[in-house]
Amino acid sequence: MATFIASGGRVWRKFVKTFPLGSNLSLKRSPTSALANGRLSSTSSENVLVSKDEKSGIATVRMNNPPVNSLNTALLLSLRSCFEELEKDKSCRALILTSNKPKVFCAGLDILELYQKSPDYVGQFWEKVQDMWLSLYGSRLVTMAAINGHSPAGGCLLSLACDYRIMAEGNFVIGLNETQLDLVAPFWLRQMMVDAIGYRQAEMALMVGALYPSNKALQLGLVDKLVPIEDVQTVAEEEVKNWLKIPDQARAITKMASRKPLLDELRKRKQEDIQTFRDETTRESVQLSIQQYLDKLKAKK
Ligand SMILES: CC/C=C\C/C=C\C/C=C\C=C\CC(=O)SCCNC(=O)CCNC(=O)[C@H](O)C(C)(C)COP(=O)(O)OP(=O)(O)OC[C@H]1O[C@@H](n2cnc3c(N)ncnc32)[C@H](O)[C@@H]1OP(=O)(O)O
Repeated sequence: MATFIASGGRVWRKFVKTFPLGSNLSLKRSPTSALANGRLSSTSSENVLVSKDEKSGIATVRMNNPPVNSLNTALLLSLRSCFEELEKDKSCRALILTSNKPKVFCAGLDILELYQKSPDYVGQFWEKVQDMWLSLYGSRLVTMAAINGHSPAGGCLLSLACDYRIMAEGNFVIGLNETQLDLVAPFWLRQMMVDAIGYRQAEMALMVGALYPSNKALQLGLVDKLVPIEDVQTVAEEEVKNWLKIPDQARAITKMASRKPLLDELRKRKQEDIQTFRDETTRESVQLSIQQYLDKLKAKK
């Protein structure tokens, strides 16, 4: 269903569309955004909320998968569908990725998707991670991560796939802590880390599964800007507008020129990557580590 809503001088396109596994993509107003002056409607089952300002062509994509936006199958499918819809939309020029729940941007992969599942299940799950990443990292749009909270592991993956990262100041962490779960970050994730912070720092960070507080992440270049949490969205919108002063075509071609080798490499090695993930994740010792990690998370309370 697609409707157009004119409000406050801007035209808002609103549609609710059902994606596989019952996840929804809806274009709607975001409650805190300066771009937002459309009508707000919401249902609790929607795991991705999207608002798009037709005039500027800036879309805000809010992950809405309580309690911590862990990337389960449904959220991965919704994110991918959403990125692909926006990619096809000729009037869309930029995408801001953020969390609908401040304080946690994304807790990474849903650990339960990796625990006590069949090799086929985890293989299919991993393919959804790959496909979501291919659509975000390979996007022609300006992509901005508005990291309004913790961003470990898969959260860091999402952030690294964007063109620019703005993070909330304070006691929030970001990084690739895979080794802490006895997992090994795949080559395309490791490469993004190297590209962001350089070989030596990435090598150390990946080996020890480091999670950095936001000020250290800024120092390393893992994020590009730190702002108070309440300003993350506004500053992201301002930053996007600066990027949009550059002609889209030249910017997008330049982006593709630098990202194509890694995109092509994963496309070529997709099945091998899935096989490795299946084998590694279902290994008994890894399952034990995942179980212990889950217990540790629960015991935190
Ligand atoms: C080819 C490659 C081959 C092999 C290699 C394989 C894999 C490597 C590639 C990629 C791997 C990616 C790995 C991941 O992304 S694994 C996920 C890692 N994530 C984390 O370590 C973060 C864990 N969570 C936290 O630290 C915290 O929850 C927080 C800081 C994000 C938020 O803290 P809060 O205090 O706000 O919330 P909590 O009380 O801790 O959590 C609430 C609730 O949610 C549950 N939960 C948290 N995170 C996850 C998660 N990632 N998955 C599932 N569930 C999660 C937590 O247990 C609580 O549940 P209950 O309320 O107790 O039921």
